[in-house]
Amino acid sequence: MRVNAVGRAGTRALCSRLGVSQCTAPLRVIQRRYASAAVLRPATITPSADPWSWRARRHQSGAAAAVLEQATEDPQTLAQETIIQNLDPQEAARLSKVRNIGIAAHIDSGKTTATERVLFYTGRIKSIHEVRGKDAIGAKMDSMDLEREKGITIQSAATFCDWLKTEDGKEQRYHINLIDTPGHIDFTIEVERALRVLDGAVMILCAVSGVQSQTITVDRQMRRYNVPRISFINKMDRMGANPFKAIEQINQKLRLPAAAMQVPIGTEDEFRGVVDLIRMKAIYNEGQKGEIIVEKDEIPAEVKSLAEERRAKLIETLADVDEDIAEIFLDERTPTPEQMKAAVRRATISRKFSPVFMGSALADTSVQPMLDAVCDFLPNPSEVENLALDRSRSEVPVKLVSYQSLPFVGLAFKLEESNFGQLTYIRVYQGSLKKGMTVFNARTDKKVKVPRIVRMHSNEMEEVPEIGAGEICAVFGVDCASGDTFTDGSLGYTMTSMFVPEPVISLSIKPKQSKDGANFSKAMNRFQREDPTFRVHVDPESQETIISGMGELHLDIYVERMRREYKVDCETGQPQVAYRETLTQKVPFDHLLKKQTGGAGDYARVIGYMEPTGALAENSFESTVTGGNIPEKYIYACEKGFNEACEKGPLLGHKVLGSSMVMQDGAIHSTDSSENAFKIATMQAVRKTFSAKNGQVLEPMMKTTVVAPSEFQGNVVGLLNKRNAVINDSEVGTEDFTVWADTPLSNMFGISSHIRAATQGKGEYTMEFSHYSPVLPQTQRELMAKHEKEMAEKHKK
Ligand SMILES: Nc1nc2c(ncn2[C@@H]2O[C@H](COP(=O)(O)OP(=O)(O)OP(=O)(O)O)[C@@H](O)[C@H]2O)c(=O)[nH]1
Repeated sequence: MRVNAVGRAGTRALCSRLGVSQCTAPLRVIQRRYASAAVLRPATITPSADPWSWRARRHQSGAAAAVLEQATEDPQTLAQETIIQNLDPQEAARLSKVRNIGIAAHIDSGKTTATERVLFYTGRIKSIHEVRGKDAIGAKMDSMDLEREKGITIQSAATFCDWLKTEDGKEQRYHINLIDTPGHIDFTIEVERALRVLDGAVMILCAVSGVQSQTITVDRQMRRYNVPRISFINKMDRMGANPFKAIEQINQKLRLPAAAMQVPIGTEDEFRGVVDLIRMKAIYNEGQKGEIIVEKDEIPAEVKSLAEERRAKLIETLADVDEDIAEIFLDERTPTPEQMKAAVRRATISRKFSPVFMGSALADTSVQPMLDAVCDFLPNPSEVENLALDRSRSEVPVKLVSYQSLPFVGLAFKLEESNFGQLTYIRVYQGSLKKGMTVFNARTDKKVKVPRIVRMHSNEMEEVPEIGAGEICAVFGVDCASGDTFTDGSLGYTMTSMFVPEPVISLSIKPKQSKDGANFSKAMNRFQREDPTFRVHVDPESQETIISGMGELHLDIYVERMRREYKVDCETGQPQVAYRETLTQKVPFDHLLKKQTGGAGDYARVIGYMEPTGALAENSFESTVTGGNIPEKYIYACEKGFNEACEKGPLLGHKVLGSSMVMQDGAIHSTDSSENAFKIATMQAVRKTFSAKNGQVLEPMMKTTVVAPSEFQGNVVGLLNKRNAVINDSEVGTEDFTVWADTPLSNMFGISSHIRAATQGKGEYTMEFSHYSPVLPQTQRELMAKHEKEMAEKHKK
């Protein structure tokens, strides 16, 4: 029996077969209780597809599961486990009140606006300033001028605050480290690195738009780093707000069990509070900025039945994901508020469920209950499993424990250049970091003294002498790269870094005035160090500086920052697509390099074959040469030649993907053979093998989503068709329509202004790398002819 195919009717049938008296229980609950494994397997939740699947898989899943299993059996981990179980009560109490959280969502859902309220209600800022507000000051977390002008977040910003929460009549102080992340896909690395080090997240959704394209990306990122989340449906004051549709979409589109923890009191501009479904109390905001929370036992008559219905739905959803509630449910009892709260916490931390809260950040309504939920339902640092690899014991995985007296282990997850030098953001996983302490970089094995430790509050900082286990801080004067692990030197631990997507777009750039050369290089170095998705290289043939990144906006922002922050005006070339090259079939080669120019000559013969690896992944080189026909040192030279040739492919000079070379035989000359000769011979063999017949140019396909008012549907679809888009799906809502398409990146340059023009500025689009796809034969011929012409011109010069 397929669980997913069976609905309520199936539940009823199953109940009668099992002899369960009343069929109110969800199917999975009954199955879990009565199942014989073969027939009644609970439904599994499949994560959404990942566009960088091969990379992500290597980074995660199977490997992670194996690592976890190994770690569980490791003696050192077992010792650490004992520490967790016998955690010093004081230390346990400290940790139980720490939350490291991120706010992530689709563009413009209100992350920064909500964070501004969080900072205000926790007393971190004295007044509220809006994103694109009339006072022209801008929100605290958007500290960069460009962010304030454009009204978008470009860099994630960290802050911290203390939230006083009333528990059993007593005030409890929670310390929250919070990172506000950008919504635009071009700055996705900021979300990636924040989620790598955070223990929990608030996923914000717009009450009108629900799950949007970037929500799906953020969902994938949260799954990649196993981050538990609560959901917050913002913009409840907007016309057409429908939180229950958004909840349905979390369940359906993200395949994440979710249920409302609140129902709204009043709709759209009448929205004035929420009913807490666990305690069945009405919560209102009063005061000029909603700073006073008023709780009432009386639930307004017009929402009473909705509240009861949604409470029942919450219990039913919890019964699906939590054993204790399932038992209570089957016994036809009603769980107590305490039992419900405990179940929501368990299910959220184990990532089986996301509790959904709602409010309006802009209208200062119902943000505080979301803060309470962060403390109630997201894990503290000791409840999150973090692993390191012990290099001193063949990379055995060990669990890290957020325990102050253990040796220090931290991960540098973000670098930023400041007026006082390089600022490195560190998540302390174990032990503590003290000012003046010497730490070891696991990658470089160098030790470095930590002269200053600060806690960041957007662009301001507060100096501290020490930072405890499980917290986030920034340090000055520590030279390192993003993703480096630091220890106190007594442990050989290293941690896995975050996932860095490959850039898809590049353009040539140079300063307009040659006197700006020094500042130009300085800026390039800085941006590259700070942002692993921004790459810079000099083309060896044209000597042009080429910058690559995640999209047009990404590169535009850096060109603009160069002008503002370094006073360098730049000239840029046309954006270029980062094509890839691959082989279509197995091709044998037998190539001889023989040059006699007087004196020592060059001689190398290489024999073997090249073939596609089957996946558009990394290239591979293998040697099966026997009998010393090519000596070992020349084989290394061949491998080097192969790798170099793959860096600059034979067809267009773009990287080669998914190709393997097997060297089977060869020949040497007693005096004329050299490492260089074998390297060059191999490079020539690659070039020969990649003839137009055997080589295939690949182009990046972009997953594109356009949302616009329904009256512009024809315009948008026409525009996409003109750009050779493959339309995968579309949905017409009450006011807006959404279209999902795969589009070749080469046809999408300048699309933002065209979409604006086609929708009177009301349409919005997102574009994200999806996969590589072969270009049409005619396009390949044109691209190769253009490349040949450019090469010929360069050589003439
Ligand atoms: N009506 C309404 N508008 C809101 C609400 N919250 C935010 N906004 C508006 O939505 C726009 C985007 O808000 P931001 O806070 O910048 O959104 P964001 O998610 O941080 O944006 P990015 O980081 O650039 O993706 C601004 O114009 C806000 O004033 C809300 O609760 N109701």
